[in-house]
Amino acid sequence: MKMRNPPVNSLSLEFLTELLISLEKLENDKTFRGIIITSDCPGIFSAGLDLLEMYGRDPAHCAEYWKAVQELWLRVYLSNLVVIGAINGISPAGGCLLSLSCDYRVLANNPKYAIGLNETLLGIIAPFWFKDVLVNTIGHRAAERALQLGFLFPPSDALQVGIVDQVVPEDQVQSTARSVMAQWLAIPDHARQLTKNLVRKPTADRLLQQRDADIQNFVRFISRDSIQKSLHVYLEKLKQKKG
Ligand SMILES: CC/C=C\CC(=O)SCCNC(=O)CCNC(=O)[C@H](O)C(C)(C)COP(=O)(O)OP(=O)(O)OC[C@H]1O[C@@H](n2cnc3c(N)ncnc32)[C@H](O)[C@@H]1OP(=O)(O)O
Repeated sequence: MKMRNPPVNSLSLEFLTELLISLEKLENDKTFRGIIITSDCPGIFSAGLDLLEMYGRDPAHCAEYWKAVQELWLRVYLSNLVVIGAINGISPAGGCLLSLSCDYRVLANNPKYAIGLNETLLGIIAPFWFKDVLVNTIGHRAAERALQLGFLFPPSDALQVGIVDQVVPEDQVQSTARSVMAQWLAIPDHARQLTKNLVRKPTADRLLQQRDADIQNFVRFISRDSIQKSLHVYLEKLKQKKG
């Protein structure tokens, strides 16, 4: 599955909806056993959640948006398919969450392709389920530092901390992802799927048990004047960077 939402594969509501529909089709088609998620935008896996879906929007829109974000995470995280991330670009925040929700992550070895939950750098907070997935992946202490400092790990550091499973030369990302897929597909589906569920269900359940409250929290948080100001400043910084 090649994500294509130029220029930066931001996860807009429309794009999230497209991804959800595509994933559901693959999930329900019994001829598919696995997917490799990668990007069609050069140098960018995904710029994460679309800031314009959260900035200057009314509460109803923010609620609809957050519901779609939850939906995508649950769909990928609990997928019965083998999901491999072939990460061929930078993946901050929501892009990192998408990567972390895969069963295995292969990152292209390019110092620009940093990965991490950088929410604090935007003046916002990663929700508890983003945090849970990071803690599950790199451990409590490393997650504590990474989250507070908004670390975006370049490939060598990403491998060392365990936020990705493998770093390979850029031209080998897709072939490596395919080899890894073959290895995972050698396991009987039912055994692998039940095991995946066993490991991941408690984390997913924490959100499933309070989805509406999580949406309300998000809407309350994102609607605050101070948070809207932080988003404004960050968006301006992105614009200024262009000169
Ligand atoms: C509560 C939890 C909430 C949030 C979790 C999140 O996911 S928040 C989003 C976090 N994402 C980021 O911090 C990434 C921000 N973007 C960048 O750092 C750079 O854009 C990136 C991805 C490194 C690409 O750099 P490049 O120089 O190639 O492109 P440029 O910065 O000029 O961006 C092109 C246009 O895209 C807009 N844009 C970038 N990221 C986002 C985004 N996440 N949402 C919406 N729009 C985004 C950027 O403003 C540019 O717009 P333009 O109108 O052309 O000026």
